Amino acid sequence: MCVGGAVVGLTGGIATGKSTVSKLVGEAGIPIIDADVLARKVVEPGTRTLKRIVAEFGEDILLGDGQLDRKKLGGIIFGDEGKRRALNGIVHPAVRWEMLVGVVKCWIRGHRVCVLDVPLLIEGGLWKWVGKVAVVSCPREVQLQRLMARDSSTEAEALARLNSQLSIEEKVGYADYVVDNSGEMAELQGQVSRFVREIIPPSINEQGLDR
Ligand SMILES: CC(C)(COP(=O)(O)OP(=O)(O)OC[C@H]1O[C@@H](n2cnc3c(N)ncnc32)[C@H](O)[C@@H]1O)[C@@H](O)C(=O)NCCC(=O)NCCS
Ligand SMILES: Nc1ncnc2c1ncn2[C@@H]1O[C@H](COP(=O)(O)OP(=O)(O)OP(=O)(O)O)[C@@H](O)[C@H]1O
Repeated sequence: MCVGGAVVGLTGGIATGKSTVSKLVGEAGIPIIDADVLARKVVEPGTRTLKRIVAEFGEDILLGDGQLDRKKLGGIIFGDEGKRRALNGIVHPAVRWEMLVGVVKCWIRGHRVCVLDVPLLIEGGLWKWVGKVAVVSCPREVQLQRLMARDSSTEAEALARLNSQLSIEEKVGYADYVVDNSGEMAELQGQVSRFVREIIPPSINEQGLDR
């Protein structure tokens, strides 16, 4: 999947603001491939991935309508590394395949830059396959507060998720760009505008985003 600097991997800790950043990047005309969206698609009823999850975690992991009970599965895997690894081993190959398909589609449509929004870009090793790595960062306390507010979760639930990932400091160590999301939304907009200018190759910048 490595195609020079034109595939940018966007990551960060949970609730640091990756989706918020990728929405703004998308509004600037850059295609976004969102691993969280793909991770939902590959477990839809009838998929091979969902069948493998049921084989691993039991029929009880399904809701009455056959959908994955995401809340229950989250309760099982965040806080149990062995179970989380087992789930990752089932879901991640399917997500990686979908991301590759997404990149090829972008290229076929004539785009020469795209952003992969992948929460576990570093943990899963995908950072080696993208041209550049961008990390959205904010202090841990801000991250925790945003996570609890967004998901209406308790501090214990939020900490279990947060501790399932590498720290932001470690992720920043892999970054070609850091998007600082410690401040207000208005400040983030400025950060994202700079980021977009940096990731658009000069030859494309002169002609507009599409070839
Ligand atoms: C456990 C599941 C069902 C919980 O679903 P839920 O709707 O509550 O959360 P959602 O999928 O929206 O994820 C929210 C955030 O949790 C974090 N997260 C999700 N899965 C993992 C994981 N395996 N390890 C660490 N963090 C994770 C990410 O930061 C993600 O952005 C779901 O997260 C899942 O299927 N995870 C395994 C797939 C995965 O790794 N997805 C992340 C991108 S590939
Ligand atoms: N600068 C900001 N100021 C205030 N709230 C913010 C800011 N940036 C993001 N948020 C809020 O913080 C929460 C987390 O942001 P977001 O969902 O974009 O994070 P994420 O990194 O994509 O999370 P996940 O890893 O779960 O996908 C959201 O409710 C979002 O609206």
